[in-house]
Amino acid sequence: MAVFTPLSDDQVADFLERFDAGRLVRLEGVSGGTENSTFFVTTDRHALVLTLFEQGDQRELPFFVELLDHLAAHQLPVPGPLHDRQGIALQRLADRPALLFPRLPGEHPEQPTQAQCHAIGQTLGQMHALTRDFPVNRANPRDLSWIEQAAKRVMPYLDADEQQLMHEQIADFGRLLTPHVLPRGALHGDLFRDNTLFDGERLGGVIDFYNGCTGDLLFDLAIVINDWCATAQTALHEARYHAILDAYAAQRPFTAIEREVWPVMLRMTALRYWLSRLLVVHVDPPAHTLTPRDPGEYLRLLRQRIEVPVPPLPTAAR
Ligand SMILES: Nc1ncnc2c1ncn2[C@@H]1O[C@H](COP(=O)(O)OP(=O)(O)O)[C@@H](O)[C@H]1O
Ligand SMILES: N[C@@H](CCOP(=O)(O)O)C(=O)O
Repeated sequence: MAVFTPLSDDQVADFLERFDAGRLVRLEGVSGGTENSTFFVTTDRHALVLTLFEQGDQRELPFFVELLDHLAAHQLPVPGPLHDRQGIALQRLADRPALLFPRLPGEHPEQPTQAQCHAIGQTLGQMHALTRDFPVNRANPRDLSWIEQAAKRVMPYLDADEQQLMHEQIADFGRLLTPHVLPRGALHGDLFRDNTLFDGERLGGVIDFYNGCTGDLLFDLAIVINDWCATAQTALHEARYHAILDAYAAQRPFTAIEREVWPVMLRMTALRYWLSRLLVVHVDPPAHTLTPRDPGEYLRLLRQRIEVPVPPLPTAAR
């Protein structure tokens, strides 16, 4: 379940009065999601999603609102938040920050098709091309300094081989990535398949921007490749890999430095999820009962990335 704060029909009907969005017809708690309380809200005019923010720094919410407003204004498939009759998006409900969104169509893809991979590569490329000069900033909460700090917290739970692997990799990231300045902009920060909705082959939308931040564009792309292009045995699914990268490169061509550091970035983002999942399992278990995601999946993926070279980033659209 992902309703940590239940809401009554009356509460939501009153809340809707703030907007020009119609009258409440149906309220349902959404079972997906892990961090916030999510509800499907049907009115006599719209299908909407209501999110109550249960964790995180509330001062960061305006960044997400402005980023979503910016992307929606440029017709990217994202849920631009509804603004109330005074023009304000960020609300309070049940003593929590709240946002109301359009409900986008579709399902999360489990085995993405070539067309779905093309669509996500194209959309991420468009988003990155659009946000190179996005004026609002939020530091990447999962950057190398976070990795270094988080690694210290999980070391006691690792065996000797895993400890050595983590130390060596982090030293490599510092040595191979830190000297370079990569193209930066606004990132989604967690663009897994389950943060997208597809209506058949059509991308209904990208959701859950709450890891959104300012950082290296390549970091965002590497997260996508690691999640979207792994077979059940964590080998690289090459057809999906090329579909995503070709579509992305057509929107934002890669620099020479990005091409050079690409294998390192794939390893760094694999280690980032190995770490964040280890933290959830061993250090900071969440208050709720949802099953944590398996850190071992990203340990296996990291080992795969170390052992098997990936094809280079495309130089030009094929
Ligand atoms: N705008 C939206 N349109 C359609 N479904 C949505 C939308 N936003 C969220 N959802 C649904 O709610 C679920 C939980 O939302 P999400 O933002 O991922 O929650 P959490 O932040 O708790 O992980 C998603 O997996 C999706 O099924
Ligand atoms: N998609 C992630 C969960 C979100 O990452 P976090 O760093 O915010 O915990 C996963 O699959 O682990």
